[in-house]
Amino acid sequence: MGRDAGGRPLRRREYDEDDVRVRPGKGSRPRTRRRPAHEDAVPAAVVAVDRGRYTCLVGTDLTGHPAAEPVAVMAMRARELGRKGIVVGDRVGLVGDTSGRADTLARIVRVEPRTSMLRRSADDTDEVERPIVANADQLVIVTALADPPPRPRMIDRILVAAFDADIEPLLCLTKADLAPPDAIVARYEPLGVPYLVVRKGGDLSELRARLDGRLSVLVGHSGVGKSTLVNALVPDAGRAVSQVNAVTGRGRHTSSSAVALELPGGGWIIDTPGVRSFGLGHVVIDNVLAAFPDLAEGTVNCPKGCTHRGDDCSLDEWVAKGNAEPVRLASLRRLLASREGEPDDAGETGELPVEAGDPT
Ligand SMILES: Nc1nc2c(ncn2[C@@H]2O[C@H](COP(=O)(O)OP(=O)(O)OP(=O)(O)O)[C@@H](O)[C@H]2O)c(=O)[nH]1
Ligand SMILES: [Zn+2]
Repeated sequence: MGRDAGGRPLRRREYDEDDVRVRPGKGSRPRTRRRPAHEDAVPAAVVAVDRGRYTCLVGTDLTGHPAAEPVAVMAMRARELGRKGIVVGDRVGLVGDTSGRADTLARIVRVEPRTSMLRRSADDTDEVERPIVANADQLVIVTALADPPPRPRMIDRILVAAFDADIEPLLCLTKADLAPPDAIVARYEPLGVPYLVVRKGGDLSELRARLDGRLSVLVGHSGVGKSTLVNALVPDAGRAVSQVNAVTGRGRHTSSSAVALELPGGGWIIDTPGVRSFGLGHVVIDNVLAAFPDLAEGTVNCPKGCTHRGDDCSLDEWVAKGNAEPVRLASLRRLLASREGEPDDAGETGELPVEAGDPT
């Protein structure tokens, strides 16, 4: 568990372990003479990715408010980048034609060090991580209060991904006109997860304040009202996305790619239409546990190497004594079981038994 393709254990803040691998070479020439760095490379930020083509904005690093309208430039990766992945949010260096004129193509020759990397795996048993978004400093978990009902186990999962990526979570509860937020707030407020409640056509000033000046990535299941939110936050979101499409020249925007959009008041959001699941096979168990702070503390008396699933796990007693809610332990154990390859097919009712802590 929790090792990368090279067999090294994964750790937080190891954002660049997929860095350019230096080819062994034939030994004919000493590696003292380095390829000159592209000192003339133009700084840009990746705002969309579509089948090997990167839409980059010159004139912004996706923080703050750009002085002038950024220029969208289509780029491909330079061969010298090797296998290094480039994702939305990456800050890059461009060479070649960076005019942004139609039918021009620049080259990405450099990817700047990342401050964070949100990742997931295809499923929980897959340890190969897939980078989703770079450099985000906030992960907005968009959850409807009803229609569809909240899925706390999914929220727990995304909280693990946020912790592992070192990105601050924000629970954004939508459709407040349909159901009260009390149950879900009661579950996450004690954990210190920041949250806010919104509704269609309602006041978004609190959310705007939270997004101001930051690079936030929005995740959420289909139907939770994420598009409604994005359109309210970025009034010309549709136009911005179609501009990206115009640059790619590929007609349509693939729904699987994330897109970075600037907020009128400052700050950027990255919408992730394709992120429907959050495999956590790449996350080391300590980071899974750390995202369950109410339970992590209760593992100190566990036997060495405890899987936290067996009879000898001290978490049962921890919960029985009223230190944490049974639903939380159930959620953790389902997640751990899924990582061991057990099917997670029991579904999720969406019910939130707030007073579930009836310890026996
Ligand atoms: N009652 C109510 N309905 C809402 C609210 N926000 C969004 N909706 C509705 O919920 C439905 C889904 O909203 P979308 O914004 O398309 O949801 P989404 O999360 O983007 O879903 P996908 O487009 O499938 O990814 C639409 O019919 C919206 O009109 C809200 O606050 N209250
Ligand atoms: Zn244990």
